[in-house]
Amino acid sequence: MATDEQLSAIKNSKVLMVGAGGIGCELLKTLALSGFQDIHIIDMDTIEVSNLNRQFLFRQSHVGQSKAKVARDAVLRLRPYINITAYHANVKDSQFNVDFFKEFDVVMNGLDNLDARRHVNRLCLAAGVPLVESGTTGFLGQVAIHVKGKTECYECQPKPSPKTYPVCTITSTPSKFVHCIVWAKDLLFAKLFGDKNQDNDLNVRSSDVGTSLEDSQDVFERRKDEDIGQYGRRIYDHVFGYNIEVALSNEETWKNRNKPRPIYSKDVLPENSSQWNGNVRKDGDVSAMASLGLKNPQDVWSLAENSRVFLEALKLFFVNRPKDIGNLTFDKDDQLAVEFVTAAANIRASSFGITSNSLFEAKGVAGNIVHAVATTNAIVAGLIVIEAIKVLQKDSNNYRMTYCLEHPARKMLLLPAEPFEPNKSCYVCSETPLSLEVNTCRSKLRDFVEKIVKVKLGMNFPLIMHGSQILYEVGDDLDADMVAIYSANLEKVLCELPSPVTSGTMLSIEDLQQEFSCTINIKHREEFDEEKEPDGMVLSGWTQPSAEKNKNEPAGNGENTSNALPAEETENATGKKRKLSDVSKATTSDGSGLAESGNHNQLESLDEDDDDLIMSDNLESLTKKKRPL
Ligand SMILES: Nc1ncnc2c1ncn2[C@@H]1O[C@H](COP(=O)(O)OP(=O)(O)OP(=O)(O)O)[C@@H](O)[C@H]1O
Ligand SMILES: [Zn+2]
Repeated sequence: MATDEQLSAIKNSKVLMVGAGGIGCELLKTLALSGFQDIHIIDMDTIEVSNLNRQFLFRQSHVGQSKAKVARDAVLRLRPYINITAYHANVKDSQFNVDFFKEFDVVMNGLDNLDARRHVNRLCLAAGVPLVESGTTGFLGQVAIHVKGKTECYECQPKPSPKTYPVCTITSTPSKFVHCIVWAKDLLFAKLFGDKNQDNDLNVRSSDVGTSLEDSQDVFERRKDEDIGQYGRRIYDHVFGYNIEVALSNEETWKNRNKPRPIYSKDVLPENSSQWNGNVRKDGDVSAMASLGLKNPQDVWSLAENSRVFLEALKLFFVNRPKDIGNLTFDKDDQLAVEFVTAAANIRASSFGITSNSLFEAKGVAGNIVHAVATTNAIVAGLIVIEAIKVLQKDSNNYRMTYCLEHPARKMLLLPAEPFEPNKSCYVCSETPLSLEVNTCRSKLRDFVEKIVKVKLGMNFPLIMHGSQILYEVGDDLDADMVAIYSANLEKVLCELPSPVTSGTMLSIEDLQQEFSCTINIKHREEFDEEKEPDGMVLSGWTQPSAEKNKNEPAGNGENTSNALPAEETENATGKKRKLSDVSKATTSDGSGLAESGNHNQLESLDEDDDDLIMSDNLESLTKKKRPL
């Protein structure tokens, strides 16, 4: 039971929740039932059929409608007299600036991606509003509290990168089903149906050995007047037959490995066997399974069935979805894409002697699906509200971050821990400079903006300054002359900018929307290892392991979970030190561990938007109380 004091704090508060998905639906209901009366929700998404099993505010009839608005309407039916304001929008939109955030007493995240979480973290820091952050993965969950100056911010601990695989494992020497899935979705699917201008490692290796470059460039294009059936078989024979033969010709590779078997369509399917009746599933999706009469997604298909699905799915894309071709990226909710990727991965698996899987299993691997557990979401939503109430009462001594465990630890399924103090070397909430090694005579400002400022630093509206000179700026209110100057600067190498950036230059970078700034110390370096340092520049300081540490990492085979964190120590709010590496060893973003810091170009196996839940195996250090906040 809430005390009168709590009730009055709750009643008079104005709160913002970001995300109206699995956690968000639970959270909105719990907030309303706990007495909150002024709730704002931001969610950019619309409702999908796959949300209905756990996002209980939504019904079949709501599919396609705004999550934020439908959630609001559903909860208003429970509590008609409260105020709920819904925004069907991206939290990164400029309307949600620092002034907007300042209106709230507390912000609560129920998001599913790092990018949006980092953005909200920065806005909360800039606005001085406490943030309650959350995440779940299956039975695991976590709620953390971030209060400027009092606790660590969301970015005080580097987050695990998605699991990556060396390119050569994916393109040449797969040994697990997941390698075949990554090949099928990130290379073959992307090559056939994605943006033609994107880099793609498919065929890089086969064109190295023997094929003329021209052949390898043209092979994936459908030729003029080429019958779709012939085209499908040509692609099939090229990737599962010819490419494997080319790979086999490099005998070194197979000295200590089982050789793959080339597979040609004529050996698996009699000529002219492909059928197409253009069947559409009940939900309206075009489907190769429906077309071929394959009903159960849990069946493991034979090689012939996989081959039929492969050819049929490819055909259906060209016949029924021609406009999508050239624009697609793999989406686990796209039935035809999942069918194509399952079939392609299974055929490749057969070739390499790897066990095939059902569409259901393959979809799980391809979409990094850790089946959501509604109960975990409900528990986490409850914990968010408990922390939010402490924030409203300024009860900082009792702030807790809480881990929801799969197995009891010391007979507890919920493990509360005192929040850690801000990390003094966090470039987001402290003013620690970063440093960047870069070839200042070769790298362009554009490379720096795209690879470092946007991707590594997560900025949306950057302003880059060298001393008092602005080198680059993004904004809606820039005049045409400035836009032209900045566009020209983007194409210049760093040392030829109007204010040259050379070794020893200190750049200051600011995001005007996030009201966040940091400084970067530039160090010129002549050469970079293309495989290990594909960006051609290395940012260090907080976000990456030092080069020294990297040297000692085991050579990557894609499987190790060596963690990519600096061996720094951080102190929690109780004064207890914990090693980042300890805390992060048990990190689960999807249950698959951390990125390999390895020695190869790497392909991501996970989508950008994976949950990044941090769990700790160092329970002692997290829970021991030494010094109160
Ligand atoms: N930048 C953003 N702005 C606003 N809402 C966001 C943003 N990023 C993510 N979200 C929302 O956060 C919610 C996260 O919910 P959840 O993790 O349950 O994912 P989901 O998309 O509903 O389900 P699933 O990914 O399992 O299909 C989603 O509704 C998503 O739209
Ligand atoms: Zn921080």
